[in-house]
Amino acid sequence: MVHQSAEVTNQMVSVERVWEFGHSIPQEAPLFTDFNKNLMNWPEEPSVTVSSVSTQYRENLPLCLEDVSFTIKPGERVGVVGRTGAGKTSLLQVMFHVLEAENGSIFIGGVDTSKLGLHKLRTSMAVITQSPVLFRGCTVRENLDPYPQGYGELEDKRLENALRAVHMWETIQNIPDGLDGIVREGGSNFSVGQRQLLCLARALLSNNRILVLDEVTANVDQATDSLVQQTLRERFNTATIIAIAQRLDTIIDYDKVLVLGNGKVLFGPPAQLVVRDGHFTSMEESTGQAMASALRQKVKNDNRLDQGKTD
Ligand SMILES: Nc1ncnc2c1ncn2[C@@H]1O[C@H](COP(=O)(O)OP(=O)(O)OP(=O)(O)O)[C@@H](O)[C@H]1O
Repeated sequence: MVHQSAEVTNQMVSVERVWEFGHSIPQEAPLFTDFNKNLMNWPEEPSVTVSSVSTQYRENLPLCLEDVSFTIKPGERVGVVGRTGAGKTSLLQVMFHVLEAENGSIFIGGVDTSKLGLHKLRTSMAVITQSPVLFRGCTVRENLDPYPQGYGELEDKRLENALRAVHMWETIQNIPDGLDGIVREGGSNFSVGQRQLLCLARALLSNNRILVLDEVTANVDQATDSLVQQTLRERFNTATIIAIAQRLDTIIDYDKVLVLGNGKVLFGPPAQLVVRDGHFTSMEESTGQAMASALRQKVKNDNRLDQGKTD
C-alpha cells in the first residue's frame, strides 16, 4: 500500500504538468473565428499594410521590431534586407501571428489580421522558411500537395509541372519510386537547397496570392537561384512576393526594397536606396544612380566569387 501510494503521488506530478500545459500556458489566437465565414476568396487584392508595429520576444527583451510601417501594393515584389539580427524573420513571424504584435496592426487585403482565425490566415499565404519543412513518412507526392485537387494522371501532371518549374523533376525521377518515394525524417534524404525547392513547388501548387520567402535560395548555387527567380517572375506574376534576401542580385529588379535595421525600416524602390560601407543607410532620389551602380558592382563581384575567379 505504501509503495502504491508513493507511486500515485509521483504520477500526480505528471497529471499536474499536463493540466498546466492545458490551462496556464498562453495560447495562440483561435484557429477559426466567425469572421472567417465572410472571407471565402480573401485576399482578392493581395495588399499588405503594416502600421506602427512594435514587438519583442519576451517582456524583458529589447524590441525586435520598433514602430515598423510600410504598405505593399497588390502584385508588388518586395525584397527585405538587413544585417543579421535586424528583425527580418521576426517581421515574417508577426505577419503569420507566430509572434504577436504588441502595438500596431497588420492589414492584408484590407482585413485586420488580428480578427482572422489562424487557419485562414496561414493557409492564405504561402511561406518558405530558412529551415524548410518536409513531412517524414509521407511520400514526395503527399508532401507537395497534401490536399490533391484531382487524382491519377491529371494530378501527376500538375505535380510534374510544379517540379519542372523549380528544376527538381529530374532529381525526383532519380529517387526510388519517384513521386511515391518516401521522405525521411525532416527531409534528410534531400539537401537543404533541394528541400527549399520542393517547398517552392508546394507553394506553386497552393496558388496563393501572397508568397513569403525567407532566404529561399541561400542554399542553392547562383545558376539555380537565377532559374528560381525566373520561375517566380513567370509563375507568380500577379502574386505579392515578400522575399528576405542575402544576395542583392536576387532583389535588384524587385519593385521595392525594405531595409530593416535595429528594428526600424527604410522602404522604397531599389534605385532610391543608398549604400554606405556596404550597408543601406538612407533613401535619396538624387543618389539613386549611385545606388544602382553600387548594386551592379556588388552583383558583378558576387558573380566573380561564385565563378571562383579572384580578380
Ligand atoms: N526566439 C527568440 N527569442 C528571443 N529573441 C529572439 C528570438 N528570435 C530572434 N530573437 C532576437 O530578435 C532579433 C531579430 O531576430 P531575427 O531572427 O528577426 O533577425 P534576422 O534579421 O532574421 O536575422 P538573420 O539574417 O540572421 O536571419 C535579434 O536580436 C534576435 O536576437
